[in-house]
Amino acid sequence: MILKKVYGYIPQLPSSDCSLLPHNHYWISSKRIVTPNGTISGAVEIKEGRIISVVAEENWHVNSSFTTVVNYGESVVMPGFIDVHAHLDDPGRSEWEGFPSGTKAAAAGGVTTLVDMPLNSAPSTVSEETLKLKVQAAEGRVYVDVGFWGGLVPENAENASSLERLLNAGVLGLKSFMVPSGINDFPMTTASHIKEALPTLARYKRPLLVHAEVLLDLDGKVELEDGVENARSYSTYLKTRPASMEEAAINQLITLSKDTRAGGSAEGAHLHIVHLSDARTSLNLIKEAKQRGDSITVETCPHYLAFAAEDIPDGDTRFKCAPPIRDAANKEKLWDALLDGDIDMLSSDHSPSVPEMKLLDEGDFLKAWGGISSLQFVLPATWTHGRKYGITFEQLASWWSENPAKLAGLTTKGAIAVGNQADIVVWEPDMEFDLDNDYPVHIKHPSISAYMGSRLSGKVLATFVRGNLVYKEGNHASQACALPILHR
Ligand SMILES: NC(=O)N[C@H]1NC(=O)NC1=O
Ligand SMILES: [Zn+2]
Ligand SMILES: [Zn+2]
Repeated sequence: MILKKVYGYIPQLPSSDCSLLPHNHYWISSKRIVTPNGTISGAVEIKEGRIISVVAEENWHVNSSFTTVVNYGESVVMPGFIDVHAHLDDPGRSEWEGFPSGTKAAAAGGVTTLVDMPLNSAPSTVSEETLKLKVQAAEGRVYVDVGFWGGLVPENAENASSLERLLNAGVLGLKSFMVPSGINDFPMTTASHIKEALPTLARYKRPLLVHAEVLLDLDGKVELEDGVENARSYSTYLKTRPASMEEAAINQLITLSKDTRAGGSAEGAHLHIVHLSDARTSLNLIKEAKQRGDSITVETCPHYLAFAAEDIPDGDTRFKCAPPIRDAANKEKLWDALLDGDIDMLSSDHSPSVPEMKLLDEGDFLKAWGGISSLQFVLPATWTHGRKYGITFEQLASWWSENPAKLAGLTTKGAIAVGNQADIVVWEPDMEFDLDNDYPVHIKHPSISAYMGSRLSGKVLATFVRGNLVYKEGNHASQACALPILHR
């Protein structure tokens, strides 16, 4: 994994509008604080947005009559989740999501930082100029910190100076698609575009995230004679995007990732495969590349760990995404790989649209928008499904905070540790809730989320961003005081 320095803006001091706890200096105490050295009973001291001490109970001596202490009892205090893969669609398609609604949903779900994808907004973030539009749209409108990936598209892949301007302007890294993205101003890249861009990324020490599917000749393999009725079946959609599409893309990528090894022509660059669904051959290819010393990581998403293709009802296009959700045996293998450390991290791939584009009435899996809406639910979804496999709080913190922070180069985030920004989630693992119409959902279009209607455990009680209590039991701070993060 690569490490480098990222500088955000100077933290603002909390005001009563920015924080539901208007104190500059306070302690959070709990019997379960998840730190890089294990889970402790003790307290975290926060001053001006930073963590300034982490103390075990037996060593903690404060005179509480002079000190603000927020005691969370046995609730879990963890580093805030860092979601390196979210589409907030702002500017230009804020009717799909938007910075205010998306970051409120993040805060309500314990996500304290997210890195916004360069596509689904309009225009796509593929140049210095379009990044400026993103930052302008985010300023004063985000409730959690937001960094930005830039898009690698053929136009800038073939033009090193335009790519350098985009990197100099502060994107945390780049993202590209090896299949059509579904967005007109975000064309796909081939392996040769990626090869061309890697030496530039190496010089800037920033990662390339890749949507790893390629088009294959599937003629004769997909039978759609039944027409409309058939398109309502998830298995029809699954046949159009078989695991071999992921496998073929990853085969191409691991040829390129050789260059990232020590002494290689792209040493310092890093390849990151987003939203892996195929837990069979694709996963082995990635594992072997890692063993050979390539700088390569991989993420999967809660929907691949929570759902199985066999269970998706006919016509329920809330579950349509790419790559698709595969069979239950594949899901078990994804869990094995996550638990074994072969999958490095998790992300939401929150990719909403307006409800009309989900075609919920027709239920046509081939025509509906592909994308799962999940941003607010990633913590309880991971926990609810993971606790059956005995996952620990430390594992959750490594998949959702520590490893994502490393990928995005966020050196002062991702752990409850002295010197870090005070980005913290407090949650209750045994508290269950129904995602029904009475539940306060903050994503713009709750009706299109695949999680609505389910019962989950793991309720977020409070979320702190840079020491500001931005969310507490259903309420948000009145002002959006979190910050755009730029690589400086
Ligand atoms: N454009 C876009 O968000 N595509 C995303 N949706 C999805 O399901 N997979 C993707 O890559
Ligand atoms: Zn994708
Ligand atoms: Zn995506």
